[in-house]
Amino acid sequence: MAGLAALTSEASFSAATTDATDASSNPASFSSTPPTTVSSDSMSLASEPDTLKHETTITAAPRLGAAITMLENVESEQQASRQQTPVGLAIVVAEEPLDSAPPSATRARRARASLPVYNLSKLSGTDAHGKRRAKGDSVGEKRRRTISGDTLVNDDQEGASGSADVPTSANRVAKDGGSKKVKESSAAALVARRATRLSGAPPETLTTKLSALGKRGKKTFEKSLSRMSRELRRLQDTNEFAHIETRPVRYTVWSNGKYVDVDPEHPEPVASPPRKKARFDAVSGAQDNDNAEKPEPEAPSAKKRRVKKYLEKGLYAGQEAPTDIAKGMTAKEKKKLASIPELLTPSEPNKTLPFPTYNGLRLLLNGRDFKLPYDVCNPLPPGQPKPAAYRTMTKNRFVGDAAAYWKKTPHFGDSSKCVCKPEDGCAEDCQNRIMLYECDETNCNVGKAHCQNRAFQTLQERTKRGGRYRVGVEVYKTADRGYGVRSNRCFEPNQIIMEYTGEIITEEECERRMNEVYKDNECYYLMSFDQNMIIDATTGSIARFVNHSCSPNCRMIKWIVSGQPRMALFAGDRPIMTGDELTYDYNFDPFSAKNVQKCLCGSPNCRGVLGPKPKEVKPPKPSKEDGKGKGKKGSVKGSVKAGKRKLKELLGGDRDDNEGASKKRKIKPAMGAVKAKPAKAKAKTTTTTGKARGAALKAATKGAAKGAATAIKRSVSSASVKAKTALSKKTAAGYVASRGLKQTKISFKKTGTASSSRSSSLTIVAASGPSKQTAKTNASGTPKSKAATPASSAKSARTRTPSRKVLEGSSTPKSATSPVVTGKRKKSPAAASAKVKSSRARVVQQSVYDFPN
Ligand SMILES: C[S@@+](CC[C@H](N)C(=O)[O-])C[C@H]1O[C@@H](n2cnc3c(N)ncnc32)[C@H](O)[C@@H]1O
Repeated sequence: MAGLAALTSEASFSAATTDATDASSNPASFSSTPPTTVSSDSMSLASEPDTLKHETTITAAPRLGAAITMLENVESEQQASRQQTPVGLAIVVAEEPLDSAPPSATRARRARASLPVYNLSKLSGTDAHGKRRAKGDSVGEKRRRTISGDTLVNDDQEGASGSADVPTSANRVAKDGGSKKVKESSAAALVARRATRLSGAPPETLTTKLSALGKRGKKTFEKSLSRMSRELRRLQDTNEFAHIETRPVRYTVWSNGKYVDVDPEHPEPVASPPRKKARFDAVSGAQDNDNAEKPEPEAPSAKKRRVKKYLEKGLYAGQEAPTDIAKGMTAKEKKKLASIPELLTPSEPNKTLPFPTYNGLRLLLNGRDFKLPYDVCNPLPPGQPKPAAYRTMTKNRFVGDAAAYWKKTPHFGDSSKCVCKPEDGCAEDCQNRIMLYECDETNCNVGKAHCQNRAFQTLQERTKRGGRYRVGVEVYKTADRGYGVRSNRCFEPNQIIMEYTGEIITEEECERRMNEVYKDNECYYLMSFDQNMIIDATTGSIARFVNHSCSPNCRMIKWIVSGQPRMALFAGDRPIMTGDELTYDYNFDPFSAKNVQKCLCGSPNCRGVLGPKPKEVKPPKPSKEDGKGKGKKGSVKGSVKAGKRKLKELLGGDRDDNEGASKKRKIKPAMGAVKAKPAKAKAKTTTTTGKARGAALKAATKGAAKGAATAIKRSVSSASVKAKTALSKKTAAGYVASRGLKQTKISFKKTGTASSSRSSSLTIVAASGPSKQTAKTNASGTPKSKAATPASSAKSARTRTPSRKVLEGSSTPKSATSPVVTGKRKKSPAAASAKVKSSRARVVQQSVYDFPN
């Protein structure tokens, strides 16, 4: 604008002076530097005769508006000849209706302000450097054009009409003499030429956008243009810059199972390029049949729909039915097959889905219920109510004298090796397993890779990383028994589930805690453990929440792991499915009917109370008259005698078993008289029969005598201790029932992983109170001693303090409850059973009386 003002004043000045042609008369020309101002530029332009003429005309023009028009025409012509022209200028010139433009000074100044100063590239000679290309767009061609409606049309179309012939906007302005016409023609050109989108709506061009702008908007636009980088300015008249799509639009449609390009102008799908092979065939064919007669091109036949193929027969289709279907069967199977004629003579062999190698027949004969595999994982929904926070402990911790106490026990540090072979894999015959010793590096003969007797290690590995499935159990709220534990996964029979951990304390400490610390507690989590010690799981693992059931699915068993006693919950003989509540038999033995708790396990054979199992009735012993028919038993008896002799030798002569054992153990003497039970202890010792003893003796002969001897010694000592403890109960005035090794027994029976039972001795004590049920449980793995029978318990309880209740029970593995023939048991089974029944009945009767509603 200032330039325009300068120009007009300059023109006036030129007009005023008569020597207007004299360049030297221009004050700006005094400077030796090239002129850079508009005025100087105007002066330089004025050096050309035509321009001068124009300027003279301008000067003479009566109206300023007319003068501006003229100037703009000149500018337009100059722009057409320049390579780099500020775009805004041309737009302003083209769009501004000159007729209607008021001849205001502002308007004129603005027009002048956008005047170019110099065409630097021309002056510097770089304009001849050739065309630039940007993304295939010929920039050079268009660089001369200004942005107007014309420049924003399709290149191709423009090219077709001849770019040279296309008039620039400036020219048109000059020719038409008015922007109105230019606008019209631009609009017409837009409608006529632009067909970029199928929508038909002409894209909004820069020109139309700008024309819609007000004064201020245009100013802003011009400003932003001036700020634009030079590179961008060079590209600004390209289609790409204006976002104009010049390539034809193609649509892709899903047709006949694949995407096909569709040309909007030719709606038929564009034929995809022929496949490589087809092309190759076509080429080779063409070469071969070069001279041959060209066949008529076949009309493209409609594509055939592929027909899906289905298997008509099973995986084992084609197998011939065996001529003799009973071939390979055992005699028993054959017999059974004979009894099912429909299986024997199948009417027609099933050829559609025959059983794999006809094994189905066997399945049919033997029969098997459908079972899901154990590893089917179906985690339970989260958000189970959890018990109030309590301190957990994943490892046992000896407290006080307990550690020293344990170290005194004979099995501490016992590291005799098993005699298994790798192919045996420490299975059920493994000495360690039989004695409930876990194998480790020190006592295993086969090594970790083959050993199967490492339950606690497996458990540790499984639960190390955490996670619901790996841990496999969760505490949940039962409907009527407080909290309980249920499985979060499936467990195989006899698989280890979780460890019962807590603080291992002595009896004295237990008593102190009950009197001082837990006296107001509703539930105590105390389990009789080993060597008169107790696991207090008040701080411990969640195994403490496992409830009692008269038909339990688990067992609580104590093992010696790396020389330490550890208690764990194992699955029973049946698999455990996800969501099953885990239970074991507390086997409470109530010392007082008042203390009996009602059992809510809900099993069909529920005993009604958290009381002890009824004593199992042993099968009658074969009488001596039946001696002829002794068979195996006779030989077993003989071997027992031989074993006993051997044992005595190993133990060191003719010394009394119990005496020797008790001396060796050096355990804390149980309270009360111990004398009365040697007979029973001996009887227990005689249970070390059959296979295990054989194994022990075998081991002895093989050089592993130490381990076997230890095992047998332990059984003897435990039996003696049991006797002692049983007796001690009678005299114990307190509430702690018999504990410790009372329940420890070794039953050398081949019954799988839990064949032997160093079963737990459980003591769960509930504080007594006016309204609270309290209970103390002692679970043991062996048949009760006389003192532990319900009847005797009830009897003895009468002498006890009424404020405490003591229950004794056992979580004995099934095998552990196998009959132990004692010298005392001479009653007939019926009589024995009657006695058990009557004693139970008494307990139940009394306890019903005591149950709160
Ligand atoms: C070691 S706790 C078991 C966890 C307990 N349910 C809890 O919420 O903390 C033993 C106590 O649970 C209850 N209990 C366990 N099994 C039971 C059963 N079958 N019937 C009734 N009560 C049972 C008894 O109150 C028992 O004294």
